Amino acid sequence: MTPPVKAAVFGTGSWGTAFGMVLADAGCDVTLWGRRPELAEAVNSTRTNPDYLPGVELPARVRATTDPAEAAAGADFTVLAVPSQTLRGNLAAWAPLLAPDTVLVSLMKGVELGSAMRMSEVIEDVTKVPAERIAVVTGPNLAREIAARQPAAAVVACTDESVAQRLQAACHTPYFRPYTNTDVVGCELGGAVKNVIGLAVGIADGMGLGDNAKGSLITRGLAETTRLGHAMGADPLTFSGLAGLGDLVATCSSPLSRNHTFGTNLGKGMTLDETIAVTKQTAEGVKSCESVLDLARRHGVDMPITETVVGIVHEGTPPLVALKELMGRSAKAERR
Ligand SMILES: NC(=O)C1=CN([C@@H]2O[C@H](COP(=O)(O)OP(=O)(O)OC[C@H]3O[C@@H](n4cnc5c(N)ncnc54)[C@H](O)[C@@H]3O)[C@@H](O)[C@H]2O)C=CC1
Ligand SMILES: O=C(CO)COP(=O)(O)O
Repeated sequence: MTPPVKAAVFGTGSWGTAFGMVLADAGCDVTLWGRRPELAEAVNSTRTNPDYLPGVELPARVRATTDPAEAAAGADFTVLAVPSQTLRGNLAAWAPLLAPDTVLVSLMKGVELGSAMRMSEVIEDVTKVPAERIAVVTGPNLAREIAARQPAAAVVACTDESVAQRLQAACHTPYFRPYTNTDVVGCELGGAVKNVIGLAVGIADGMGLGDNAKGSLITRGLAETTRLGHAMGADPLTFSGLAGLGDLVATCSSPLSRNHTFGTNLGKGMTLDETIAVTKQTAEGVKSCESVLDLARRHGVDMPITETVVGIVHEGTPPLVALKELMGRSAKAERR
């Protein structure tokens, strides 16, 4: 009998824990790594993660540790689920502990500030593991819904399709349906930019704008994401798939989305500091809007919605002023 696939999940927040459940339900033995001993202890003794997924019973195959070496040992898949801006520092400490042929899997939807690197690029840069052993899981996967075992589809992307297929098998359950894709650039960009568009839609909702505004922001947001992706060598069709449109629709419609909620609070008139104070979890778009705009400028791509979000979040532009500027841009043909 072949032994169960072993997975380490670094990050015991909402998505790390929920994806750990998916892996366990698919038959993997899962070790979660977390910083805080009391949380690891709670996972092991109560089979719950009271801080991030209260009330959800974790499968018996999920356990937790604060020892990164223990988590990493012998892992077929090493899953990374910490906030994007903390990845480089954390991974530098974990890199020497990684199992020799492990596949590194990013669950993160951000772009690094300063370097403008996607998370798979940061992983390659820090660990020197080749791109063919680095995969990404993305798509419309709100952690709370997955933890309730509500149905969702997802994308597992890797430049080596056979690696994507192995990961697909390791996380396929009756409620979680992963599709493979080899367009890692497109899949990662879709996940990171949808957070920025989610902020924009949240701001619009908070301002009391209607569903026409929402539909317009989602569609034009997807257009600017696709423009950036095309300039960076992604397949434009990726953006009409789960990593693009799928995730955008889920994020922009759901009160469970932290980015959407963050934007809504800003749109209602809360200051950035007030909004940060009431946000308990990672809203990647808040920082990544700046690195996405950085990427856009490096590639000479116009991203007006992203620019508007940066203006509101980081430059103190009042939402009403930003709206007027966005609507007042010069007239264009839709596809240019
Ligand atoms: N929650 C969701 O529905 C989904 C989240 N994601 C992505 O997954 C990534 C992780 O997000 P969540 O788990 O939702 O965030 P979270 O805020 O629920 O949890 C973050 C985890 O990282 C830990 N952490 C925070 N700062 C750290 C540091 N400096 N070093 C080490 N650990 C640190 C926290 O203690 C916590 O365990 C993000 O990139 C997010 O965009 C992707 C899909 C769905
Ligand atoms: O990525 C997500 C859903 O796919 C989660 O979105 P938030 O990070 O905005 O909560």
